[in-house]
Amino acid sequence: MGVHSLGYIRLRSSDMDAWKRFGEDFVGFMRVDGDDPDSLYFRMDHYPARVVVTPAEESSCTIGFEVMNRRELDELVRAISAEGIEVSSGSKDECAERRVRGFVRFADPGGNQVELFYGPILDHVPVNTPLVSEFVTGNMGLGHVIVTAEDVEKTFDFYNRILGFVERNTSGPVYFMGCNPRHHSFGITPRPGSAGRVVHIMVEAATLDDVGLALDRAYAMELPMMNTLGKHTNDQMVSFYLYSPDNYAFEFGWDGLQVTEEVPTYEITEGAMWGHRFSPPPPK
Ligand SMILES: Cc1ccc(O)c(O)c1CC[C@@H]1C(=O)CC[C@]2(C)C(=O)CC[C@@H]12
Ligand SMILES: [Fe+2]
Repeated sequence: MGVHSLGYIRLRSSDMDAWKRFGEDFVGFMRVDGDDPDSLYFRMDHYPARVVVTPAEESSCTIGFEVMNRRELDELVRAISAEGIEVSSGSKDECAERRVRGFVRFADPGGNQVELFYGPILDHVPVNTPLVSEFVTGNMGLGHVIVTAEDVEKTFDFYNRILGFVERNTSGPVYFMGCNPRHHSFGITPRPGSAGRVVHIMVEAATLDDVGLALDRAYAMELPMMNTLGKHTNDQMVSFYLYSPDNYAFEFGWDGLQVTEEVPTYEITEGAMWGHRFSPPPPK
């Protein structure tokens, strides 16, 4: 029992035009229609939209984890509720808008908004992503997210003991956690004194050329670079990071390690074997 994968992310942003350009013209998502005419719905594969962006004054993110089925969702709801966390079910209309059979929502111990869903209503129209040969998703979900928490240990314990995430590695206070062969689908980094927020989203493409072409698009579109091309020490991914339209990190990668046999957790002392040189955000 436990979370199967990172199924979707629901972003709220005050800059919809920037996200339309970023999602379609840089990342290469397939934009599709959705129930809310004001939101952006981005497909990556045979799943319904895995990234949905909705207009809002404040930027925020809700993380949607997929679970296997209704029974496992019910078991997780019991376990989460027993931790004293309030869990509520999505309405029929909300399920329809997400194109899932059912979901629940709660705030994790770090204050991050989380949804657990089951039964995605698949879209059999072949996904069309002409800028990217293929996104690596499948049974590994859309990619990974790193969130903040004031009490990282308490939040880690919740994801590990209750939601079933495996500790794959640490980097100082940062935990990198997995729930399927993707090395990490989730990470927690400390941020004292603030409610949880997403600091980093990663999507993975199928070829090195996809990364190179995305890099070319980033330069051609004059998108702000956060970390130059580099290779991670933990999941061996070759990737670069941009500042998203809401200024958190958006990582575009290739060749992430797939964990086929669990190994003991370990501490990394460098984030990159090479590259990933940081640049501060451009002046507003
Ligand atoms: C060190 C590392 C290994 C694998 C990854 O996929 C990966 O994104 C990273 C960098 C993670 C890094 C972090 O741990 C704290 C929050 C950071 C600095 C960001 O906001 C971007 C990269 C994030
Ligand atoms: Fe990452």
